[in-house]
Formats: sequence, structure tokens, C-alpha cells
Amino acid sequence: MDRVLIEGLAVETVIGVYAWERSIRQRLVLDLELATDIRPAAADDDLAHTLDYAAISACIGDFAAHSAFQLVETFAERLAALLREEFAIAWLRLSVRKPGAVAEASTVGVRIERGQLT
Ligand SMILES: Nc1nc2c(c(=O)[nH]1)N=C([C@H](O)[C@@H](O)CO)CN2
Repeated sequence: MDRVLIEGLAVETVIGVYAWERSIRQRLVLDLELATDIRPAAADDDLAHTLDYAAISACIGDFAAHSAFQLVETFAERLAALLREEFAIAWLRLSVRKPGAVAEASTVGVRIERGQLT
């Protein structure tokens, strides 16, 4: 199956388990692979026949701006469910990274896959 890609998408959100994290916004960096057949869009050269990565990126930014989860796990799970519902995405792989959360690591985070590849 083909994929539409969104890589290195930076968003600002309230995220974290500790008290000091509840009153600040922190940066998360997301990578997404969205399964879709790109041939109909390519055949017609028509954005309406594919997953619009600009619209999806805007949706993610809005989701982050209005969420305040403790765990990156929860952020990832809820976002994956929202995107699959809103954009009829059969399968996706989503990485959510929280750079700077662990000083000794270049980054930390989670990667999930949801849905079925047909
Ligand atoms: N698996 C996880 N571990 C931790 C998380 C998390 O979201 N998932 N969060 C924290 C803290 O919020 C941390 O990011 C603060 O530096 C700790 N471990």
C-alpha cells in the first residue's frame, strides 16, 4: 500500500506528568505514515482524491493546541483515533517524540500503528 508522509511536524502542547509541566507548553515532534492508494489522485492530478497532508497537519496542530494530556501515549492514541475517523485512514503509523524530556537522550517518545493494511 502507498503512503502519504508527514515528517518532523512540530507542535506545541501541554504534556507531562509532573506539576511543573502542567503550566507550560512543550514541543512534540511527529512523524506519520498514512496508508492510501495514491493512484486515483495521480491519475486525475486531483487533491480531492488523496489524503491532504496540509489539512491533516493543520488538524494535528489544532488537536495539540487544545489538548493537555499527561502521557505521550495518550496523545498518540487519541490523535490516531481522531485522524482515522476524520480522514477515513485505514492504517497509520504515528511517532510522537518529546525532545529534551530526558537530558541524556537525543529524544524519547512512542510509535504506534493502528488499523488494517488491506
Ligand atoms: N512512557 C512515558 N514515560 C514518561 C512520560 C511519558 O509520557 N511516557 N512522561 C514523563 C514526564 O512527563 C517527562 O517527559 C518529564 O521530563 C516521564 N516518563
